[in-house]
Amino acid sequence: MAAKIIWSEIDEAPALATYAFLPIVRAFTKGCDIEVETRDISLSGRVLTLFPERLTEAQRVADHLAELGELVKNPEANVIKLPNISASIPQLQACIKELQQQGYDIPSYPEEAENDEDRKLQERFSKVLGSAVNPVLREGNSDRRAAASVKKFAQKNPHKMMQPWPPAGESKCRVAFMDGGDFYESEKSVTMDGADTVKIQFVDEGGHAKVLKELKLLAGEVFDSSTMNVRKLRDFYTATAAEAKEKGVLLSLHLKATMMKISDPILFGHCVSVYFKDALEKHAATLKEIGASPNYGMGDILSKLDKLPAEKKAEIEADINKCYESGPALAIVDSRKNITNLHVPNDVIVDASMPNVVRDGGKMWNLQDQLQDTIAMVPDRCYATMYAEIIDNARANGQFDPSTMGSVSNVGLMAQKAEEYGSHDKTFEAPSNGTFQVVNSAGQVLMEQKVEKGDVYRSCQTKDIAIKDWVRLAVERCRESGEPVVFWLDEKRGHDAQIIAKVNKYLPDYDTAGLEIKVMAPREAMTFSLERIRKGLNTISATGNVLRDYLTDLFPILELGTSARMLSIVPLLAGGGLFETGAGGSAPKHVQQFLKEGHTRWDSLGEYCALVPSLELVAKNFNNNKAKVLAETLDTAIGTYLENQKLPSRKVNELDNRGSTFYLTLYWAQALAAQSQDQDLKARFTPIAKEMTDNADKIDAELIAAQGRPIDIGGYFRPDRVKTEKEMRPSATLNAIIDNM
Ligand SMILES: NC(=O)C1=CN([C@@H]2O[C@H](COP(=O)(O)OP(=O)(O)OC[C@H]3O[C@@H](n4cnc5c(N)ncnc54)[C@H](OP(=O)(O)O)[C@@H]3O)[C@@H](O)[C@H]2O)C=CC1
Ligand SMILES: O=C(O)CCC(=O)C(=O)O
Ligand SMILES: [Mg+2]
Repeated sequence: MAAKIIWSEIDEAPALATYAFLPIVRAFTKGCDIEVETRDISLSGRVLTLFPERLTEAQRVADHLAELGELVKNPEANVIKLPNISASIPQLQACIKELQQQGYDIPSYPEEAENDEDRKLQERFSKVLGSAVNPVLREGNSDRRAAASVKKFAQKNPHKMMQPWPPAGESKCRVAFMDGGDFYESEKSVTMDGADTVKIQFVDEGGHAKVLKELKLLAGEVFDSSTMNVRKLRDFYTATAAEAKEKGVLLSLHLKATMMKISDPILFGHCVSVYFKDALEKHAATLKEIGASPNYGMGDILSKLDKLPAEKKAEIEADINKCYESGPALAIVDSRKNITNLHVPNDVIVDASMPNVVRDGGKMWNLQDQLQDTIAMVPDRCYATMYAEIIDNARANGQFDPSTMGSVSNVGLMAQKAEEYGSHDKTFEAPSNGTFQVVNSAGQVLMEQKVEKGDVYRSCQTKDIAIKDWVRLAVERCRESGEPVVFWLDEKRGHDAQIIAKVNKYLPDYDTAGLEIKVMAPREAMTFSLERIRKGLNTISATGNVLRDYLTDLFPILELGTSARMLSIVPLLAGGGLFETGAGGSAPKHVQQFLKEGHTRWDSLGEYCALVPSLELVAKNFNNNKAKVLAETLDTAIGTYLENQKLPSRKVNELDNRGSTFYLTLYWAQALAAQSQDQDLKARFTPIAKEMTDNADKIDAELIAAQGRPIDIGGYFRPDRVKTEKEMRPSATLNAIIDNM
């Protein structure tokens, strides 16, 4: 039986890169009993699956995400998962607009639900909002690290993006966080003795209870409840803004509005409404009329002003501008377009933005296009303190050195929508003052949270089987690497205290003799890891789902220049494998550059690296020796690719993604020709390697010649396949070799 590898079709830069690399993967695996199939999980594809009844037969798209969601629960799953857009509302609207222009009869997103029909539509769209793909596919925990060859390469060829930190103690950068009223302080957590159905209800001050959610919990499952007091949150924003103004530094806000799609847009909106308080309060009635909400960012408010008569618009704009003058300078995303940190909720995503603050010497960009010290607001203490620690460490000891620094790899607890990243359907904004309660089937109140109107309530679930597997994986990595493993858990946090008990319960199930295994609160774990990093020593972090996300961008960006170079393996609980490519996102800026000047700076190393364990899984599960040889030679090719420095350049008319992929292909063919484990493959690839080697200069030149002009691919969210393929495969010489294989 042929093995099947599923390659996910996604968005933006990695989607472009797929056009160049996938035909090569298909050609190389031909005749090896491996089928490579694609499934469309792009944002546009997911939007189209929502409205089959409004589309023609030819326009309809099958629900590939649902299909893959089932597949990952089966042992034969072998999925290569590239990063996709986790859409904010402005991104979703832009995607819908494009689809409408392309002739798809998709309804617009109703921002304000005025009737039941709107509410139904909103609910339908909510399936594709925010991080809607990863939680469905991640039926396993995560093992993210740099492959040994990649780390070695990074130390030998340190990336040049690190900016020095000012002399010890001189930087005014700091991480600001709340000192009370946050999720950290309020969190309560229970472990279920047995399976039960619980409900989350809200009881108002008059004693009226309303059930918001009913859930079936499993025995051993950890269930949490916590709240964010928005009055204290707003006080925190106000005080921190005043501090930034007084110190003359930038103010920045770091949240994860994509993955925390319900809570973080609200937290973001409060910041917008605090910063622009004078203008937004003065014009509250008008803004409400035109449907402008701070939760979508200042960009949305400004664009909605177009609905107003010119005079009114100008008046509100002038009042908004006064807020910039009286407030602290904001961190800027794009100075040419005056796009600040508060423009759209998904522009500054904490996992990618905070590492850049460390990398850039405690600074972010200001309106004058210069780097300037920033006060970085990460409101909730569950995760802020570890960022505070790395900032404090760099302020005191200077920048990290990628040529000598040790690594921090990660074993992340993420299976089955673990923790906060699965909490969207259990997150609520308090309708009035009152109490949220978690009540079991016997009517007993397990946990309760007193709240004020507008506070954000959140419950999280973590399944026992996921925790047990995570402990196993951490022990396994510890043994295989010989490096110490630190469980980043804080006994003072409700949830973490339950997890610590589980770690202590499950560790004795495994052979831990001679292994260094520690449990430390995030701040202390950071101190411990940084001390080792500066000595060139490696450490494994075993963390929950959020820290997994944060740390697997933070350390790779410092160590390797980008988290795209990470190996990201998800051994699925059912036995299959999900191989994520890199740990970063889909880099929208890269598409813009491609459209403007025909250069794609996306680095596909993550894709190359992910294909190795995917082929290894085929080899193991199907006893397929050819797959084993393909994996080994690809691994060798990646080594050569790094040694010869064939990574894409950031500048036009230099090697880009397409050229990089060509060189990887060349080295892979050469390695297949050079091996003698499989004579068929040797015979097949010897002439191919020769042809590619002989024509390498010509191919390289053809790929460079394709750059340096604007590109039209007929769409951003759903580009035209024929046009994109033509642009991403511009070398006739290379295409002839690949297509004849
Ligand atoms: N697994 C997933 O599905 C993930 C999806 N996302 C989604 O991706 C989008 C963008 O998120 P954002 O937080 O900006 O993160 P990105 O990781 O896309 O971007 C941060 C920066 O990292 C650099 N970078 C990332 N990947 C690569 C690569 N392969 N090659 C070269 N450089 C790279 C780029 O730097 P430079 O511009 O300097 O070249 C980029 O601007 C969002 O829609 C987000 O939801 C985000 C994280 C993971
Ligand atoms: O699903 C997402 O939106 C992002 C995922 C992510 O950032 C990660 O897993 O590192
Ligand atoms: Mg991430």
